Amino acid sequence: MSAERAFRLTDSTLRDGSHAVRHQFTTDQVRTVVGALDRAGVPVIEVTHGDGLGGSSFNYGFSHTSEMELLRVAVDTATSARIAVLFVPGIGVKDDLRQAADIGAKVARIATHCTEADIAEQHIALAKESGMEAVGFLMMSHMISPEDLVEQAKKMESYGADCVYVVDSAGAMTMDGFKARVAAVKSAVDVQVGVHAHNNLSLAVANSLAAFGEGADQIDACTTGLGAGAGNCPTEVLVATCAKSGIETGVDTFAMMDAAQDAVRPIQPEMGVIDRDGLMLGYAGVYGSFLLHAKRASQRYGVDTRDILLELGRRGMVGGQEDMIIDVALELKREGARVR
Ligand SMILES: C[C@H](O)CC(=O)C(=O)O
Ligand SMILES: [Mn+2]
Repeated sequence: MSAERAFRLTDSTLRDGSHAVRHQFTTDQVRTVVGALDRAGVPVIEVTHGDGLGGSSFNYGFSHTSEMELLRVAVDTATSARIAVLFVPGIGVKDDLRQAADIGAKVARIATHCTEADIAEQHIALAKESGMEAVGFLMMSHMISPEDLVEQAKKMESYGADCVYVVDSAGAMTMDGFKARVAAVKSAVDVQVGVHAHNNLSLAVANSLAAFGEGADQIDACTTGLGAGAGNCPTEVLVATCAKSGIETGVDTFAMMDAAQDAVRPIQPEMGVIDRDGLMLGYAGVYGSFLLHAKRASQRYGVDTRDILLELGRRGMVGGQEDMIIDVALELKREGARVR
């Protein structure tokens, strides 16, 4: 790991963390969290419904407050941080991106399943036309080989992405798998490479640092780890670990600890523990945001959450297939048998 290199940190508490609070963030909470992160020197702060612009819906969960209103508060509060949005083609529409740019979002992260980069072409182009930095975000990257991921990353690069992300949505990758994907993408593209890690196997910080060692230029984290599943790479832990390792983040370690303790812990519904269901996400390779849906189906149909998650992993379910969680729970209930 080089002491001279630095990476750009994106804090996604107010987007990935939206899953953990069932999309109930308020304007006051956004003001408090953005203020604390901005004071700490976090360069990019993402604010959107957990499933991206337009995510507030029956399928993904309704937001407490419109994300455009939250975005406005974030832009008004930040003094130096740039505000980012997440956009999943099909969940959001082009007007959402335009509106976000008008409000003042500076970074658009266009997310697709790792085999579907081609659906991002027009949205990456629109983000650039609207004056935003465009980031390609390849979700569930554990599901394909490094070679196949490279093909998808190159597509995003060819559409104009300024950075391409390897995203461990299921927190399912061990260090070797994560490093192999980052190294392969890094050597194949001329744009920046970013990483987004979930902590279901307790490897998010280690994986992020390993990715940095392979050349990652941008790293995502969430304060206190607040995020889908068992949470994300915790920002304050990543920042402190980098400070000890001589890696430049530009973030003040003490101020970041304060942001975690004083701004985010008070709104955290549960501690980010890796309980049996969170662990099962990483073990079975299941999309982090499926956790709360699976828990609900478990309560409703009397089937162990782990059995539902294991079966979802076996079937290779991906984001957008949330409705299948109920089908799987019902099937398991009908079978009356465990699938382990
Ligand atoms: C829409 C997802 O929640 C994006 C994400 O954070 C991931 O895939 O992980
Ligand atoms: Mn995530």
